Amino acid sequence: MTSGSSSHLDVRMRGFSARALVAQVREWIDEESIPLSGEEVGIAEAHGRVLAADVVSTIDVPEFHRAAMDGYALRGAETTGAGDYNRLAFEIVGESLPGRAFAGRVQAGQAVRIMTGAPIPDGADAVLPAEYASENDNRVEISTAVAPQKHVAPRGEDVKQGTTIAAASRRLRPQDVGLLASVGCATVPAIRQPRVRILATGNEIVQPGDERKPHQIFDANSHMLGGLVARDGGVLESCSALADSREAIRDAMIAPGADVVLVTGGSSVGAEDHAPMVLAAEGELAIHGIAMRPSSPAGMGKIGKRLVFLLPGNPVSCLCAYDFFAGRAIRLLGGRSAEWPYASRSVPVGRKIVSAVGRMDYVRVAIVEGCVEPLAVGGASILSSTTRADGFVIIPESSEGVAPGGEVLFYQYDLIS
Ligand SMILES: Nc1nc2c(c(=O)[nH]1)N[C@H]1C(S)=C(S)[C@@H](COP(=O)(O)OP(=O)(O)OC[C@H]3O[C@@H](n4cnc5c(N)ncnc54)[C@H](O)[C@@H]3O)O[C@H]1N2
Ligand code: MOO
Repeated sequence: MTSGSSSHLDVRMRGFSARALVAQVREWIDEESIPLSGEEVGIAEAHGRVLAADVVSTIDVPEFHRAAMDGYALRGAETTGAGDYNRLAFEIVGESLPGRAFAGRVQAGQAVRIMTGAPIPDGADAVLPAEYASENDNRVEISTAVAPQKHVAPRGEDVKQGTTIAAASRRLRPQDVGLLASVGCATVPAIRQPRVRILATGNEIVQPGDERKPHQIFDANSHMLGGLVARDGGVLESCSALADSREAIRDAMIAPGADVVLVTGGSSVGAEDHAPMVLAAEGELAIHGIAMRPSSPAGMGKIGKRLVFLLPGNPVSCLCAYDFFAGRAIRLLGGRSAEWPYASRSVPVGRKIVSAVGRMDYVRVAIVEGCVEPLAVGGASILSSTTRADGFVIIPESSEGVAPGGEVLFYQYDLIS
């Protein structure tokens, strides 16, 4: 690991003397990626957000005893002995509907027609379901007994005032949002989503739809990164393509407004690879060069509180470096789990996976007849290897690879959704 801005850090046209281990890099990220501050967000925008504080209910839900069945509210004790051969009659004195309560009080021998969700009138303590009643001329005859409290949902049955209904750090599911709404939250305290700036560098890069000069290529990386950032809960602050110019990269790296800057291209040791030196000069280049394949020239550091990730230009390398490092930071800043959002499972290896000791390998694989088959280990410029693959496996630094029959942890690219 490196820090500062002195010239011994300039790896251009020299190469990396030492590469950091993936675990060390992740330690740095975990230390630097403190969840952002909280903000109030409207309940309509709350789904998927991470709570910045506990939410305590200020009300009971329901706030009144309510009917759990359509039928007749009455006094349960008065129904004792009712049956098919002993029908008991009650006088109907009114109606209680959801949102429109019966104003009076149910006296002995009386009943109130009531619908599910309507308030139980004063004086009544049970609901006789409509199936056991027949109504005629403001009288109802019942053919079963109901004990007091039967089919009555008591006040506070769902939520009691003063209980914590969702704790800080919880990522809100749709049903959480429903529960928060049910206690009247118009806004919820959520951790701010990291604002992410994408800078695609390279004189050769043009946008799809734009005209190309000879030997120019379309920008794949920033469009791929846009999707990854959204997946991890970041908000795209801006996305620009920049020439291989030290000044342009510097200006875009330091302009205010972003929590995270992702630079693609120019991360390595070529003469035009300015981003690492700019980062070292403007802040701290904490890591440059990682013992992994692909993504070995990846780097990262910070300018003030802003985290800057240098993602190699080769698209597979860019994807891998994002997933290993930048995505982790974005998830942590937004209060999410550091872990990958990919489903994983243990799968036997069908065809040998070869790896080198001392370096972590990110292997794109297909699942063939229930076994993992490697599609590509190298070939970081072959983005189509990641679209043909079902997912990837990681071969750790300590391993020379995995023989057929060995088990590996398979990470599936497709998210379950
Ligand atoms: N002498 C050395 N040369 C290289 C090393 C090394 O250690 N010593 N590392 C190699 C590895 S590994 C990689 S990965 C690349 C990374 O280089 P850069 O991050 O500097 O990326 P560029 O040179 O700018 O681009 C590499 C490749 O990717 C294409 N590219 C760039 N941006 C995009 C984009 N937005 N969309 C699609 N494709 C993109 C670019 O045209 C190049 O073909 O360095 C090796 N060299
Ligand atoms: O890191 Mo590079 O991506 O191996 O080609």
